[in-house]
Amino acid sequence: MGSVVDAPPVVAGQEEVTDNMLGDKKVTVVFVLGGPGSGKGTQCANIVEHFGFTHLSAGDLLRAEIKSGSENGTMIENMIKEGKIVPSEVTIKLLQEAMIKSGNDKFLIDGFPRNEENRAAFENVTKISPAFVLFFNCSEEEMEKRLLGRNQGRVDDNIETIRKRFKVFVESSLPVIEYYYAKDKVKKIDAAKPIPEVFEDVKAIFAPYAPNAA
Ligand SMILES: Nc1ncnc2c1ncn2[C@@H]1O[C@H](COP(=O)(O)OP(=O)(O)OP(=O)(O)O)[C@@H](O)[C@H]1O
Ligand SMILES: Nc1ccn([C@@H]2O[C@H](COP(=O)(O)O)[C@@H](O)[C@H]2O)c(=O)n1
Repeated sequence: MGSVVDAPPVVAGQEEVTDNMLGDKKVTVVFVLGGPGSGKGTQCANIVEHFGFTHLSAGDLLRAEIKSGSENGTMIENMIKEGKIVPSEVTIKLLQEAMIKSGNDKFLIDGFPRNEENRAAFENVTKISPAFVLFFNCSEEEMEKRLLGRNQGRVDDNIETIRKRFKVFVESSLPVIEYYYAKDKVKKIDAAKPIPEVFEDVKAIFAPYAPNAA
């Protein structure tokens, strides 16, 4: 099997839906991965609206942890400024708490797992494996343009940190996507297209989760 980056995007397909337990509840987890600025958050908002998933962005949870004045705040802030990956136990605890608090049974986990440590620790701690991985594939040139135009005041949306984040994505996150690709769990999306066109492809993948789907 070749590299996931060279493989054609999936437009629609049959998902293997894996049922996993969160407490006494069976849950469905989709990992949403892709380079910084590939459009993960944008498309997750659309999926939430149409398919009733709860969107949990690991980056958003970490940024909220900084704001809350937690004892890990300074460490997290420094890691984000450098584009580095925060230790898994911190991020997994935040994800688990948010999953339980939501009361939902369908989750989009966005920007996680970012490296092999994230992946193995999540599966070991939660015993949850993803139904599939939604992979937003986009060129660095396009992602850089989007991040520099995002204007949300993020400390990591500057050219120096963006380059570091791209390096971390290629060196640490792509191998995680390759891991799931080898298990036939990756749904690859051409994320370079305009937002509505990307969502058409996303919708086809989520069709089995539509409110009226059999
Ligand atoms: N398909 C698209 N075409 C053009 N612009 C897009 C597209 N998708 C998202 N954008 C814009 O690009 C920027 C980054 O998008 P978004 O925040 O969804 O990316 P992300 O993958 O979640 O990024 P990060 O990993 O850094 O959080 C936003 O300003 C968004 O409006
Ligand atoms: N699993 C993760 C996810 C994110 N981070 C840190 O947050 C930064 C921003 O993440 P976004 O998904 O919002 O782009 C990222 O660069 C990391 O520093 C993390 O450590 N672990």
